[in-house]
Amino acid sequence: MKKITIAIDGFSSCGKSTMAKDLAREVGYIYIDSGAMYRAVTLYSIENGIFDRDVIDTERLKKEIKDIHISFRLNKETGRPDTYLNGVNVENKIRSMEVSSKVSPISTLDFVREAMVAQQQTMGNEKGIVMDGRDIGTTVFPDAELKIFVTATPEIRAQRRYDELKAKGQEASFDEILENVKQRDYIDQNREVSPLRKAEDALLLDNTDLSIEEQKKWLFEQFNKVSK
Ligand SMILES: Nc1ncnc2c1ncn2[C@@H]1O[C@H](COP(=O)(O)OP(=O)(O)O)[C@@H](O)[C@H]1O
Ligand SMILES: Nc1ccn([C@@H]2O[C@H](COP(=O)(O)OP(=O)(O)O)[C@@H](O)[C@H]2O)c(=O)n1
Repeated sequence: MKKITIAIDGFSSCGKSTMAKDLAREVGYIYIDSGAMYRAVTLYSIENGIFDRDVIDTERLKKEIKDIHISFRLNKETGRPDTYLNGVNVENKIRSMEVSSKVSPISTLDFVREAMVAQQQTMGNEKGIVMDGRDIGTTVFPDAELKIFVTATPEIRAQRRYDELKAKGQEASFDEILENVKQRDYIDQNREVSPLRKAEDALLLDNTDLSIEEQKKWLFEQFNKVSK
């Protein structure tokens, strides 16, 4: 079977990484969570005083972006990749509400996107990769053989994220999560560089009424059609 490139884009918290990880594991592909990379840049900015409340010191971040090294290593316990920022495991920290509230403004910056896209393209240069994000089918891998664009209602997405945080024992407010989901969708769709949009040749999946199992089955069917 030939190796292909799979791009999964869409709105926040709709299940992109869940289905991307499952597919990658079953077919033996690399999985890359591109959102985790933007989250890691955001965490670096918070921890290194690049934010003054909500204002970003873009000149400093521009100088320091070359010192921000992001990598993924398999966590043997979960069987999934954890995100590392300059050698430190930040998988839990990057999922906090503080990072969620600051990541979309960081992701509008052209020099941040350039640096991330270059790394993502290097990761995918041998194909056999599933990457999820916002601009994978449009900018990172415009020639991907399989492109999926996922959506679901904001309320369902907020509920899924709320349940996830609660299950991890983290404090969470449904209203705050819903507001964050809507705000990020707005910023992601309206930024100048690589805004979130469906690539013309992407398949649309609205998973509002689909279970994890059902969407997994659907994705496998699409994979099998294309990778033959
Ligand atoms: N179809 C689904 N039905 C219910 N919950 C789902 C579904 N798909 C994903 N989830 C759950 O929703 C949460 C967000 O999914 P995730 O894959 O992290 O979304 P994304 O990568 O799009 O932000 C996770 O807790 C996941 O287990
Ligand atoms: N390819 C990507 C991936 C994420 N992002 C940004 O990073 C944020 C976090 O992405 P994510 O995939 O972790 O978001 P969730 O939907 O998982 O909450 C998004 O809201 C975007 O602002 C991006 O701009 N481009």
